[in-house]
Amino acid sequence: MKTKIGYFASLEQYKPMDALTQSVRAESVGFDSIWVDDHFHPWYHTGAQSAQAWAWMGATLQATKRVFISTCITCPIIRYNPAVVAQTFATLRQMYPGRVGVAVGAGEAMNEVPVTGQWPSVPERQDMTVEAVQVMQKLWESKEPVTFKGKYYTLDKAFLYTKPIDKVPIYFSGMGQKGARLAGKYGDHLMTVAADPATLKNVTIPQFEAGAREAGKDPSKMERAMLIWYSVDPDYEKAIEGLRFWAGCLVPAMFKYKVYDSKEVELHANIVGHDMIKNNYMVATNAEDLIKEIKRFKNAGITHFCLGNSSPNVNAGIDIFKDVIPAVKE
Ligand SMILES: C[C@H](OP(=O)(O)OC[C@@H](O)[C@@H](O)[C@@H](O)CN1c2cc(O)ccc2Cc2c1[nH]c(=O)[nH]c2=O)C(=O)N[C@@H](CCC(=O)N[C@@H](CCC(=O)O)C(=O)O)C(=O)O
Ligand SMILES: CCCCCC(=O)CC
Repeated sequence: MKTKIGYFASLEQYKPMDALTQSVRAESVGFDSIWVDDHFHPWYHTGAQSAQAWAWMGATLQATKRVFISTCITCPIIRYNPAVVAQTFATLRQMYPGRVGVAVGAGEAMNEVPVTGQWPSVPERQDMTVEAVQVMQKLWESKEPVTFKGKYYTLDKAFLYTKPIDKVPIYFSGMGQKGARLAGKYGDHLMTVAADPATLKNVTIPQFEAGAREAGKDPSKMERAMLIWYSVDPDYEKAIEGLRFWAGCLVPAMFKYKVYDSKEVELHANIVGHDMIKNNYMVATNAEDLIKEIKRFKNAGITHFCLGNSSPNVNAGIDIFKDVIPAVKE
């Protein structure tokens, strides 16, 4: 499978019009795809944004000509009703056939709790995600109104009048072992986040492949996409500090406990040390560093990269990929 290089245009970190401008630039540099976070509250407070991902996707699909665009990721189970998620992505895929995808996952407290007060356990949210995907697929595919009574969702003669022209690919997020297995079983492709390459190679991807085989699918035809942030600057220490915005994602407590106040996340993010940042994200002073890092994950089995640009000079962080993309696609 050919390696694809995607640009993660963060609506938590950048104003929506700036993220759109970055995406147009990324397309011209040669990126294959654009990915966008789907958040209500952001992973940092100071200077943060949090625009609505689907509204942004419509504008960015129109402003670009070629790139595939997907969320990374949408949680279709609590603040969103999965039927409305299906309607949204059917609309976009009819308008831009071949160019629209959706990634799904079991959610984060910061996006669900502030607007619903609800935060079920991980296993329940995973179960809800599986059912939500079934609801979405039924609505996309059915030529008749759909009546469905699931454990979590109900459809009563629901019919999508605006259908996608071609199939909307679902990237299913699996960060843990069970999540990865569900991704193989119920998704079209894997979405995950950066982890130790050995864990990706020996745990996450094998679980994903096992899930795919359980469902009778050929895993070699399914992408393994991964979100990772990078920062490039000639000054190495400055490049590390560029990633401070995303340091909260490195604090396990943010996932274990119901943390949904961005100011609280920022307090934790600000005490994460440089070692932890450089061990988990891609810190580079030049194109060669980035090429080496991407190859490390490519060797672990990742086929589609969603690269979040947190470089001090954002445009330089895009333009450097003129040199990186040809080298990592070899
Ligand atoms: C928590 C893990 O669950 P998993 O289903 O594998 O992954 C969850 C993620 O997919 C979501 O949180 C996802 O919504 C996060 N996310 C995101 C994910 C991604 O791959 C790329 C980009 C994004 C960006 C993004 C996200 N979410 C959004 O809403 N918006 C976004 O833009 C996990 O670890 N699962 C384990 C099981 C863990 C478990 O059950 N733990 C128990 C406790 C166990 C113990 O303490 O002993 C529990 O918490 O109850 C697994 O094996 O699946
Ligand atoms: C470990 C990182 C999980 C993804 C966090 C996120 O929501 C990024 C947009």
